[in-house]
Amino acid sequence: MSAPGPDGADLPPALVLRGVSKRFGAVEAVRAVDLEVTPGEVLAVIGPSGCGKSTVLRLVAGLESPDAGEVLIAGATVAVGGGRAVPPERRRVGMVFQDHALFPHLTVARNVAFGLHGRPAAEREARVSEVLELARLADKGDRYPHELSGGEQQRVALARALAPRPAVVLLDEPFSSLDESLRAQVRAELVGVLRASGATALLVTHDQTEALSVGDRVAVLRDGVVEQVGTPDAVFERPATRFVASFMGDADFLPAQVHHALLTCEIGVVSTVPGWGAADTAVEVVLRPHEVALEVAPPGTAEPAVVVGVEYHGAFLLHTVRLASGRTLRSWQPHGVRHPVGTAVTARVRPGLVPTLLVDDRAVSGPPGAP
Ligand SMILES: Nc1ncnc2c1ncn2[C@@H]1O[C@H](COP(=O)(O)OP(=O)(O)OP(=O)(O)O)[C@@H](O)[C@H]1O
Repeated sequence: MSAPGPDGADLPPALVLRGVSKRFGAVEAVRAVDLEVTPGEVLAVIGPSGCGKSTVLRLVAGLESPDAGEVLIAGATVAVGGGRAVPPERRRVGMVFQDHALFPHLTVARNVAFGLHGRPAAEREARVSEVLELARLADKGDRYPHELSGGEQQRVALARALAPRPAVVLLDEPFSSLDESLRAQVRAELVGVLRASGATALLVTHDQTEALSVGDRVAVLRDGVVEQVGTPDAVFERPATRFVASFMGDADFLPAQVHHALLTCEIGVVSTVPGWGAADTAVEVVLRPHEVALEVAPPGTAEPAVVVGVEYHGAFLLHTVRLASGRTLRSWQPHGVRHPVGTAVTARVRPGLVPTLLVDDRAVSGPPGAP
């Protein structure tokens, strides 16, 4: 896939990984990974600890070499499995780490100028001013890193990475060292700078909210394998696998039945499923807490669900209910709606849901075996 360039010419993808694998002894850290990032795009790479996120980033940076496959940056091959590799400093990548990795004895301006050595002094100075302006640090050029807040230090690190106009900026858990109360604000500021620069970025994170809110697309990794790549809506609303469904947000799974194009489960009719024809199939339906409605059960309701837990989250309350089968489901209720533990309720799927259906842990859009 190419993107239209400024003059109408097609630009090559900023980054391509094709069939990339990397093994450390007995551990296959990355297995046959295919990824493509278009110019100006931010791709968030997410997965549980040890799934290979940092290895993907290090393979792009040139800090590791692939055993198989190839890596291309802005159309140029920079690494081929078992073969030649372009060294990191010649790859046109910029890096931002969680600990900033700024030089403590250099001013902000000299930190930013660091990646520009070899360029004429006037050009270097002009570029440093430009990126400091972009990072809203124009008045901080003479300060030392320890004289800045954590968020400002992170923006210096980004400014330094952007200064040489890299083809791709690699961000490795850039917010994980910040405490929770600061993180959202620092993230918004940093992403603002990144967007304003028009840079292409690969963001490694283990935080689902971060991946969904920052990425133009999200790549979900598990055990070194890409389980799904898609827009934030796609990975959240149309997960390709049970793993993606449960990793990218809260999800409960109920056995369900398709019969005459109608999907039913223990809490009743979920939806129609056009395209299933007369198929009669056992599936599992993925239900997220915002998709489940609760009402106090009318007296005499046979086998009502029972509230077994209520968590206060400020704007919303997360209710957990136990169904007659013993399975549990979660439901977000708005602020002010609290069904105390022990309340008999009826659970329903909110109308309009286009459910994700799983067969053997993979999403299906029609009866198994259909073309
Ligand atoms: N240099 C290395 N030597 C041996 N094993 C390694 C090396 N680097 C990574 N691994 C292993 O490869 C796998 C993937 O590691 P990686 O650091 O890429 O995961 P990650 O998803 O970034 O994890 P985390 O979120 O915990 O940082 C892990 O099992 C890890 O132990």
